[in-house]
Amino acid sequence: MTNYFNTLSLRDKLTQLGKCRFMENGEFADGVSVLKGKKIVIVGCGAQGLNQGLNMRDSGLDISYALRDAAIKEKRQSYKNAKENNFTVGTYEELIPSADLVINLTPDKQHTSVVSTVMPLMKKGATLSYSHGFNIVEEGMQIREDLTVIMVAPKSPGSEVREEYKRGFGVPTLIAVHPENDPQGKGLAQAKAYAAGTGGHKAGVLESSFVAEVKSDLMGEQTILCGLLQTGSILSFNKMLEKGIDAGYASRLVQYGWETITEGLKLGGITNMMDRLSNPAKIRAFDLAEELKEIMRPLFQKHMDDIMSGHFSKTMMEDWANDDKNLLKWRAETGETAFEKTPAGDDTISEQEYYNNGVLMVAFVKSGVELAFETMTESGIIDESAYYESLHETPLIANTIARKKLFEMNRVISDTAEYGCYLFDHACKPLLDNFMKNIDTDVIGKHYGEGEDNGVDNGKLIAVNKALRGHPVEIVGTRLRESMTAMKPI
Ligand SMILES: NC(=O)C1=CN([C@@H]2O[C@H](COP(=O)(O)OP(=O)(O)OC[C@H]3O[C@@H](n4cnc5c(N)ncnc54)[C@H](OP(=O)(O)O)[C@@H]3O)[C@@H](O)[C@H]2O)C=CC1
Ligand SMILES: CC[C@](O)(C(C)=O)C(=O)O
Ligand SMILES: [Mg+2]
Ligand SMILES: [Mg+2]
Repeated sequence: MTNYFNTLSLRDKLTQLGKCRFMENGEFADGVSVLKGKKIVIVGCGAQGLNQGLNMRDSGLDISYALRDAAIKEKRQSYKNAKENNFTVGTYEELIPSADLVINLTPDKQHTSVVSTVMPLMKKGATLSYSHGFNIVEEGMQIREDLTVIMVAPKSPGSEVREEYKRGFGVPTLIAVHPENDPQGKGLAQAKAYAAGTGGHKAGVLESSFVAEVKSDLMGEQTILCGLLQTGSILSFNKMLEKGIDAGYASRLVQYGWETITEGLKLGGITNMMDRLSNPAKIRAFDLAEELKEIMRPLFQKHMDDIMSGHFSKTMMEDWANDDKNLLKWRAETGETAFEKTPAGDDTISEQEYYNNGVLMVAFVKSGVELAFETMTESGIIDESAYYESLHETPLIANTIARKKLFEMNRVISDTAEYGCYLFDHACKPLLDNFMKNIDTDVIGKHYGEGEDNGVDNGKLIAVNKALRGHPVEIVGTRLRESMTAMKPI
C-alpha cells in the first residue's frame, strides 16, 4: 500500500484538501431515518466507539459491538464498556455478516489488520465507516469495490462527544465519502444520518473529504489542541514553582485554568477570552502572544509540512513497527513531570481569577489557535475546517485536562494524537527557553496589575482590539457560532 494523497496530482490534492462545505441545518431534516432499522455494528468500544454508540442508540439507532476474540474472552475494558451499557456484543463472525453499516473505531495502528479481517465478512453492498482518514489516506487501504466507504469524524475527544450530546448539543463533525468507494451513491445520505445520530448536526457539519480531515486533524492535535496545551501546562507550572508560588495552587491554576479561560473562547472567540482581562492585562497577553507566534511559527509550519508530505505518518508508523517504543517512553516521561505528580491544592479560585492570574495561559491559547488556523489555511485547509480543528476543539480538550491533567487528555485522545502531541512538546519546550526566562509571576500565578490603575494608551488598545476582532478565525468563528444555537456552557 502507498500513501493515497501522494499518488494524487497537485490539482486533485488541492481539490480534496479544499473540499469543505458547511451544511445547513435543513439538510438534516430527515435526521437518522436513512439508518433507522439498519444493523449498525461498531468494531471497537473505546473512546469514540462507546460514546458514539451511546449517542446513536439514544437517537434511535440499532447499535451492537463486534469485538476481537481476546477482548471478549478476557472481558477487557472494551467488553465491559459495551456490556455495562447493555449493548449486544459479539464476535466478528457473529455480527459482521448481517451488518448494513460497519463502523471501524479501533486505533489507527490496527486499521489495516482490522479492516483486512472484517472486510471479507461484510455482506455485498454494505458500508464501512471511519472516524479518521489515516488508513485510507496515509496508508492507502484498498476497499472492496462493492462496499461504500464513508467517514464521520467528530472534532472532539470521545468523552466530550457524549457530554455535549447529553447537554442537548453536539460537536462539530466532518463527513466524507471516499470517491473510490460509492458504488450505489448512498454514502452521503448515510454519513448525514450517522452524523445526526451522534448529535453533530447541532454543532455544525462540514461535507469534507478523507484528505481534508486527516491533514487538518493531525495538524490540530499535534499543535494547539494537545501539543501546546501540554507544553504550556508544564512550562507554566514549572515557572510558578521556580518563583515560589505554592505548588498546590499552581497545580490547580493550570489544571482547571485551560478549561475556564477556553470556555470564554468557545462561547465568544478569542475576542471574548481577551475581553475578560483588564486593559493592561489584555495588552500584555497580546504582546506575549505575538512573541510566542514569532517563535513557534516555524515549528507549526514544520508540523504542517511533515503532515502534508507523509513524513509524519512514516515516522509514526516506524514506531508502530517498533512496538510503540517511543509512544510508551514519552507517555511514561510525561507522567513523571512535576505538574502531573503535584495534586491540585484545595484553594478556591474564582472564574475571574483564572484570567487575572493566567495571562500567560491566555497568551498560549491565543497564539496557538491563531497559528494553527493560519498555518492550516495557508496550506489549503478551508477556514471552517480550520476553525473547528483549532478554536472550537480547544475547550473540549481542556475539559479532559481539568478532569485528570495530561494523563486524562493523553488517555482519551487517540494514540495517533498522543504521539504527535509528544513530538510537538519535545520540540517546543527548548524553543521557548529564552522566552520563559523573561516570564515572571506577574503573568502566571499572581493577579496582573493588581491594585494598579486600569489606564492604558488608547492608541495601543484600539490597535489591539482591531487586531483581535479582525483575525480570520474570529470572522469565520462569529458566523459558525451563530448556528450553534444549542451550545451550552459547561
Ligand atoms: N480518541 C478520540 O477522541 C478520537 C479518535 N478518533 C479516531 O477514532 C478511531 C478510534 O480511536 P479511539 O476511540 O481513540 O480508540 P481507543 O484506543 O479508545 O479504542 C480502541 C478500541 O479498539 C479495540 N482494539 C484495539 N486494538 C484492536 C485490534 N487489533 N483489533 C480489534 N480491536 C482492537 C480496543 O479494545 P481492546 O483492546 O479491548 O480489544 C478498543 O475497544 C481512530 O481512528 C481515531 O483516530 C477520531 C476523533 C477523536
Ligand atoms: C485532538 C485529538 C483528536 O484528533 C481528537 C480528539 O479530535 C484525536 O485523534 O484524538
Ligand atoms: Mg481530532
Ligand atoms: Mg485525531
